[in-house]
Amino acid sequence: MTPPRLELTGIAAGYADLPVLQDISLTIGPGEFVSILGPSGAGKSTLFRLLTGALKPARGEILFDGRPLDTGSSPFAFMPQRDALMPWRRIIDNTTLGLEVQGISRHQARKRVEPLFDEFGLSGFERHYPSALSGGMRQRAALLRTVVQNRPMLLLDEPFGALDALTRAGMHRWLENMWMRHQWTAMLVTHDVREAVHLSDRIYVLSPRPAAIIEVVDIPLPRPRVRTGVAGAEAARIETAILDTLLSPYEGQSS
Ligand SMILES: Nc1ncnc2c1ncn2[C@@H]1O[C@H](COP(=O)(O)OP(=O)(O)OP(=O)(O)O)[C@@H](O)[C@H]1O
Repeated sequence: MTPPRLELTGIAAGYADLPVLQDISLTIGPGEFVSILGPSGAGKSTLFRLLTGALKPARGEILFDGRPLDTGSSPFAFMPQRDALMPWRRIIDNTTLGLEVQGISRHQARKRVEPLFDEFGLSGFERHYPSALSGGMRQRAALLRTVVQNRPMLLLDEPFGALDALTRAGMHRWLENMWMRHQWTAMLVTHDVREAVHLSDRIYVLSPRPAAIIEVVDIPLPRPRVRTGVAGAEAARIETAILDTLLSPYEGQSS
């Protein structure tokens, strides 16, 4: 049997005397889009720090393709919360950055990214600087820089958190489309319930810190996901149920 791409079992982690994650267990299969949904400060970014090797777990096991995760030769391409585009580099040279870090020459790296500009809605902007791009375009450039590294799995840390609601909704449709076409294995952390329901095959819902998984929600809705008809009504029902779960620890507290 093929093992999951990523499997976390009984993970606990924190900083000094601050416990952040407790008993986190989850799996992500090849080609799955899985979200970790939790309140601000629950420890979503901390989870990514464990995967990228920036932090060691106090307890538990992380397996990748059935073997202990080797953070030295990371299987992950990571997209951070902010696009982290370098303002002094043209868009094309921002998108080659991950490849250049891997030791590929800028010339070769450009050859690899150039054919992808059209698909990422960035055609004609290759030689512009990041300041000339809209928020959505900047995020697409950051995602291009991430996926072109051709690593086995994508880690997306609230990639659309800074965008306005309309741009964000457009990015959800675009990203789902791209994921369906490329069949990436992806893990998203977010506190946006609608985003998680739109994009995910499965959602792990975190409690407030010290975070544990309080619910696992499979999203069996057809793709591409829509906001209309029976499927749209079912998406709205799932969103409301998840929101109730997320808010339950705060019930009885005055706002
Ligand atoms: N390097 C660090 N040293 C000490 N404490 C930290 C460090 N990084 C994060 N924390 C604390 O750990 C907790 C979890 O932080 P983390 O960034 O993982 O949460 P998050 O769920 O990603 O939050 P947000 O949704 O606001 O980005 C917070 O209380 C934070 O202050």
